[in-house]
Amino acid sequence: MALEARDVSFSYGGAPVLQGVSLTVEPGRPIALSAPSGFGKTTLCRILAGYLQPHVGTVLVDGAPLPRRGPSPVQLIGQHPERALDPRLRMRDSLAEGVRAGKRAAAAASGEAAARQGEPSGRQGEAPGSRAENPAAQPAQTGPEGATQAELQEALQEALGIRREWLVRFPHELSGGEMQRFCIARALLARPRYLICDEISTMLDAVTQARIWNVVLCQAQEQQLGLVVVSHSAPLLQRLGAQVVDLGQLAEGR
Ligand SMILES: Nc1ncnc2c1ncn2[C@@H]1O[C@H](COP(=O)(O)OP(=O)(O)OP(=O)(O)O)[C@@H](O)[C@H]1O
Repeated sequence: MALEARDVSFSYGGAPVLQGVSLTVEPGRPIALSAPSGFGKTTLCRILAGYLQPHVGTVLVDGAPLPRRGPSPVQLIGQHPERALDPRLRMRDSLAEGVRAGKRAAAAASGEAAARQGEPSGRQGEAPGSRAENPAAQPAQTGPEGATQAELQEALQEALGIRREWLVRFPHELSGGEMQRFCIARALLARPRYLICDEISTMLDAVTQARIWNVVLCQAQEQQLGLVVVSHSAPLLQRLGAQVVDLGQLAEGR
């Protein structure tokens, strides 16, 4: 089980930003990407999450390419929540995207497990409403630690301090820190296997930073997520027990 970048190179059109970068992320072994500004940390995060395609090299999730469709097992939380949220959606609808993705991810996981055991997959022939007709085929409703999507959403809202009145607002009616809490909740509701946190707390005050990192770390541990963190906070990286990977040294030719 690993998220791997193999010999990845990338350029935005000019000089290469990444050259020959290889990296392996394993569940339970957090990695912190370190490099000076402009060395390609965000670019690598976006490649690992499938938002950008490497010009050379591959990204593999548990041995297979990232799925082109459906919920991604790699969720990226970035430093600009306003770019990650659809301005036309109320916040409750943005969260619902995560809830739906998580249900589909759990359904796919249960299908894989059933296939490994030689059982018919609960996903076969699945159509809207089919789960209601066949409650036995409902593993999609729960995650690895057994919480339903509704329970997880409630727990995340509580832990992240998401107020009920925010749910009916649009992104532009929230502060950056408030929006970021929704991005974190949405990513975790999608039941990823790997979580990439790219400077997610830079715009937050110290109390809120501590709060959201408690949530992220607790979920990462409970769900045995592989974690990649970009942060300039030495205390945070120490708390994570993260292996610090120097992107400057990983990249050839720097
Ligand atoms: N969309 C883009 N088009 C062209 N160049 C880009 C684009 N995005 C980033 N770059 C350039 O790619 C390089 C790497 O950017 P990236 O954001 O990955 O660096 P970073 O290490 O995350 O920086 P920082 O620590 O400042 O966030 C920079 O030189 C940047 O100017």
